[in-house]
Amino acid sequence: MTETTPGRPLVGGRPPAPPATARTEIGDQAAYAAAVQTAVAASAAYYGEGDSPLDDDVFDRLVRGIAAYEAGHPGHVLPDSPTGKVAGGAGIGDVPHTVPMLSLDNVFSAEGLRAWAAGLTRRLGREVEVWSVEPKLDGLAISARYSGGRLARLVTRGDGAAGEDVSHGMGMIIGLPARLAEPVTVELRGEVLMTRAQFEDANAARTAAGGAAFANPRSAAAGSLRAKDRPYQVEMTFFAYGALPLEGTGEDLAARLRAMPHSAIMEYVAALGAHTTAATRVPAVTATTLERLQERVEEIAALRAGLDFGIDGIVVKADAAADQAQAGLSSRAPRWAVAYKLPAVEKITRLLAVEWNVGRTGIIAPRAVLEPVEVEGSTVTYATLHNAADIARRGLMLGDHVTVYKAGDVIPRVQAPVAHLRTGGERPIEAPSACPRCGEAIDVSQQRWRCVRGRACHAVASVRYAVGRDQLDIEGLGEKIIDQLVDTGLITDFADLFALTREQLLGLERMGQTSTANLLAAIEGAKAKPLSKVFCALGVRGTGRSMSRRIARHFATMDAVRAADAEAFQLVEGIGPEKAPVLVAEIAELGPLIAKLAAAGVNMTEPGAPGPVPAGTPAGTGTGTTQTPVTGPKDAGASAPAAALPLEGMSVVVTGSMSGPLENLTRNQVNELIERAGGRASSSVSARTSLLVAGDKAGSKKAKAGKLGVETVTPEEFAARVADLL
Ligand SMILES: NC(=O)c1ccc[n+]([C@@H]2O[C@H](COP(=O)([O-])OP(=O)(O)OC[C@H]3O[C@@H](n4cnc5c(N)ncnc54)[C@H](O)[C@@H]3O)[C@@H](O)[C@H]2O)c1
Ligand SMILES: [Zn+2]
Repeated sequence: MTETTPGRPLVGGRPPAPPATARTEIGDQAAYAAAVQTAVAASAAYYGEGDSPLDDDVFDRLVRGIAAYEAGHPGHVLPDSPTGKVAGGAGIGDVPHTVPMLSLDNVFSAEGLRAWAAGLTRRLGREVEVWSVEPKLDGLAISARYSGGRLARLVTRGDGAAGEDVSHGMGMIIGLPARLAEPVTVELRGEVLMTRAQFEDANAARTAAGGAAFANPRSAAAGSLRAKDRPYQVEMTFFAYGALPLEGTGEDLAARLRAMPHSAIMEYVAALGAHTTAATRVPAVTATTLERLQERVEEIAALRAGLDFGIDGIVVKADAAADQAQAGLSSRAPRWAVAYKLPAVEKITRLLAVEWNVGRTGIIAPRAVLEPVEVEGSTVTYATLHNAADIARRGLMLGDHVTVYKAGDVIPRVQAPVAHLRTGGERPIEAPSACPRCGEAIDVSQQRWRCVRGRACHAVASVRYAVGRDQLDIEGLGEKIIDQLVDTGLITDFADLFALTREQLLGLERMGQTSTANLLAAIEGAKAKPLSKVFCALGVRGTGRSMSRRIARHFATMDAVRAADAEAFQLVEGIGPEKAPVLVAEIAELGPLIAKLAAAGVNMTEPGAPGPVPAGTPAGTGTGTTQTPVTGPKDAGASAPAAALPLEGMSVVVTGSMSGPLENLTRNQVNELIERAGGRASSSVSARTSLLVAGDKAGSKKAKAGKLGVETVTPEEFAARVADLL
């Protein structure tokens, strides 16, 4: 079978991955019959135990292929074809629904959405005045029947006409209260899903009990809800997306539910005490124009990667009850709603090997080597596996089929094995018994394993990092030279660089008089770097460029940094109770290196920083700190001069090319400038952004800032505001 891929662009600025219109090419009746059989079996597994062998992308391509073949051969459509049926005809159950529980038709682009809306307008003979736009939650549909305000019965969607009774699931589902706020008889409809944390917990409990892990949160929710007896507890989450009258519902309420717009029903449901998307980062909103509708679709798509639950699209509904009633239902889906599908973010591929790499701090981290697979437009070959315990918890084996997704849109992660695809040929993943780099012992006392030699194990990596552009920025100190310096024992850490002599450098390969002189000058120059850079060069785990700047600005001197305890660190923006003690321990461990740097004459202060608060001055420390929001700018109250800074407390985003006084600054330098001016540099525009600096060729960020009403200035205007700090 081959793939056809019509060149149809997807909106939202993402590369189509693959295009939602790609389909499996079916050549003849035999291939068609086989495809139908495969799709029906996959659907049965998907809606049953939640263990389909196909990922959604492959399944959807297959069904599109089946539909295309049927369109060309209308006389040969098989009765069990999945097309045109709820759950592909695979749903089961014997509890009849009050009103059918249907699928949703799909669109894949702005154009498709417009065409669908135009079709609905034609059918109604009038424009839809209000649309409701909400996330399409990726779990399974449930009907929750309440009698006199008490949860009485849970029923799955099944084949749309009747579903399975899963009332045994009551009590495991957050957001579906046992009692509503009013003693009403009503049916709530919504999605049961697992948040990422619930999924991790469920899989950990399952593998600990000797079971095989679930492949993804959706199948975990489906499988867990249907399982009647289980030796462990799992937790799921409910989000309502509808309410309707039941037999026994009071006349009054029934009439109201039939007359209220969808958005008002959702408010009522939330008031009754059930979860709705209103409490999430992607709440349902109403829109009165197609432009706003499309814009909201894109907003939700952009927030998707940061959500702690899965969504696979956006649902658009005509809001008014009259519109819904008049549009009616087809046998498979309502005509007044549509799903704007987003590209699949999860793929199935194979785990070929696990590599154990030593990082610059001596951490030994496993990395999955995968059979290359396309995820959201890029090919993924490696994925993060946090640590050995993580591998065990997920129950992964070499050769496993695994589900892979991108976290936060960038780092690919291995989620879970697809246990039912095991052939018996899978092998356990062996953890190393000695450091794979130096052969020394491994400290396994923490979750993240570490070579007992710590940073010294991979000195080359830590020195390379320390001399990088955003740290000490020592030009002329390339990888080959660092390798030689470490190999010959001339340096064991980057502080040793400052003790290097002319003769030592001349003795290295490819080092002449000039390059040696230049390198020595660069090393000398690095001594004057501000504390923020020197601190960053230490490579303290969890502190990159901007965190190092914040720490340097807050404490002003290395002595103050070294004297700080966990509580003191929490006064720095972005450092919470978990990170603070780790920093304290790391900095203590780095004590000898810091002392060596200081002895070499390296600068240990941050120019222009307000300076540490003198001992004995309360200045927001002590019990009062709990009132400071974790994300708020904490330096604000620490000292008087800080309050006078031009960007104090502001979140600033920079986009486009810089001009005027900022022309020659790198983006990192502009960000430093923002932070020196008391602001916080951020890379994306949101409602919390205070200022956008938009240069030439500014694109989507400027448009977004315009929509959100964020103040926007040119680089020149910005330079004028921070002129004193330039
Ligand atoms: N991998 C496989 O083998 C396999 C098999 C069958 C189906 N599938 C996947 O399932 C999808 C089709 O399944 P479907 O028919 O269950 O769902 P659908 O895509 O047709 O959408 C309908 C469902 O969306 C859900 N939903 C989520 N948020 C909603 C909201 N805000 N308002 C209303 N409904 C909301 C409801 O549960 C509803 O039943 C396809 O994308 C397909 O890839 C995969
Ligand atoms: Zn080692």
